[in-house]
Amino acid sequence: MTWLDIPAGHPFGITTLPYGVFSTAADAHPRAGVAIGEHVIDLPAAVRRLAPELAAAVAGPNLDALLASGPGVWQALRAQVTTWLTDEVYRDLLSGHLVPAADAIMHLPFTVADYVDFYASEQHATNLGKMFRPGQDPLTPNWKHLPIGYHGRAGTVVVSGTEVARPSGQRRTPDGEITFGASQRLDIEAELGYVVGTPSRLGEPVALDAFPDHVFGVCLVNDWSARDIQAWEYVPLGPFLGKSFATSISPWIVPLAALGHARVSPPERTVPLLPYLDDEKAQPWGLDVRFEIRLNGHVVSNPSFTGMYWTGAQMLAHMTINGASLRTGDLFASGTVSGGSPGCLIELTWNGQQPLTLPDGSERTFLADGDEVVITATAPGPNGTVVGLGEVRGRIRSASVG
Ligand SMILES: O=C(O)/C=C/C(=O)CC(=O)CC(=O)O
Ligand SMILES: [Ca+2]
Ligand SMILES: [Mg+2]
Repeated sequence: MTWLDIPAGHPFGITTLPYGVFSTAADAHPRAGVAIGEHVIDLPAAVRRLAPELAAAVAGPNLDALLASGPGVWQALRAQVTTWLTDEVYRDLLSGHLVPAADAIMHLPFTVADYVDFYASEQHATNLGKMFRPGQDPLTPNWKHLPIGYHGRAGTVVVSGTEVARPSGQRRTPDGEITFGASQRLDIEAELGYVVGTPSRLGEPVALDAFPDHVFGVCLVNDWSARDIQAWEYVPLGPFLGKSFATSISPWIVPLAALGHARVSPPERTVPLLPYLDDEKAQPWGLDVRFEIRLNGHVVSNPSFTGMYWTGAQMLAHMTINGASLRTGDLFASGTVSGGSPGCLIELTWNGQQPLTLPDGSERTFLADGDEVVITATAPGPNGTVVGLGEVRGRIRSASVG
C-alpha cells in the first residue's frame, strides 16, 4: 500500500511504476520520471536526495543511461521507488519531488537504436495473407518455423501525441494504372513493443532464457501503415515506405518486473521448433495484455495479446541467432495484435469492403484527415491489481505532398 492517494484500480498503481521522460512549463529540461497515480516522480531529483548511488543511472535527458545500466540497477531502482512510496518515512521527502501528471509534457523516452517489426499474430497473418495473396495459403510456409520480421526506420519513431502527416507515394489502381498521391488506405497497427537495455556482442546470439537480462520493458506501438503504398511496393523485399513514415510509441515504458503476473504460456506449437526457438521447457513469455483501440473516442476493437503465437523471448532469440548484436535502445515490436478482434482497420473493414459506422453516423474504411486514434492496454498485476501500459495517441493531418 502506498501513502499516496490513488483511486483503486488505477492503471499506474504501486505495482506498475513505469518509466518515462517529461518536462514541465516550470522546468523545461527533459528528465526521467516514474508515473504513480496522477503524479510523476522527478527521478533525478529524488534519486540525488534518497539514493545517490543510483544517480548516474537516471542522469541525462532520457532513459538511455538507465537502459544501459542492466538488470541489477533496474531491480535496485524499482525496489527503492517502491520503498519511498510505501514507507511513511519518505512521505515528506518524496512529496517535494512529485509533479502532477497533468503538468508533465512527455518526450520520446529513449534514443531508438534499431527498430524491428515482427508479424507474430497468427490471426493477423492469416487475414493479411487472404487479402494480400488471395488464392494462396494465407500463412507462408515459413510462418510457424520462425518469427517473421523486417527492419523498420528507427529515426521516425515518435512519442504519443505527435501528429502524423498522411504519406504520399506510388499506388497501383485496381485496373493496373500506376499513380502518385496521398495514401487513400491509411491504417493503424496496434502492437506491443519491447525495449532493449543491455547490449550484446556481435557474433553472440542471445538465448531464449537471457530475454530478461536484455529487455528492460514494454511499450505500446502504433505502426501506421499505408496499405495502398505497401501492397504495390512490398514484393520481394518486404514493407518499405508504406510503414517508414511514422511509428508512434507510448511515453511510459513498463518494466518486465511489473509483468510477472501477466505471464502465460503461448499457444500450443503445431509445428516442432528448432532448439533455439523451442520454449516448451523454458519459462513462458506469453503475456496476458488486453488492448483497446479508440477512433475519435469510440471503441472500435479490443484485441488480446494473450494468444500471440511467438513470444518476445523467441523474437529476440531469432533476431540474434545469426550473431547480429543488440544495442541499448533497440526496439522490436510484436506485429499487429489481432487475437479475438483485429488490431488494424484493413481487417476490421475486411479490405475496406465493410465500412465501420461511428456513433456520429460517419463511415470509415481507412483513416480520414483529422482522425485521432488512441490505443491503451492493461495486464493483470498481483493481488487483483491492474498494470496499465498507458496509451499511444496520434492524429492524422493532411498530406504535405501530392
Ligand atoms: O502479409 C503481409 O504482406 C504484410 C503484413 C503486414 O502489414 C505486417 C506488418 O507490418 C507486421 C505486423 O504488424 O504484423
Ligand atoms: Ca506492423
Ligand atoms: Mg512504422
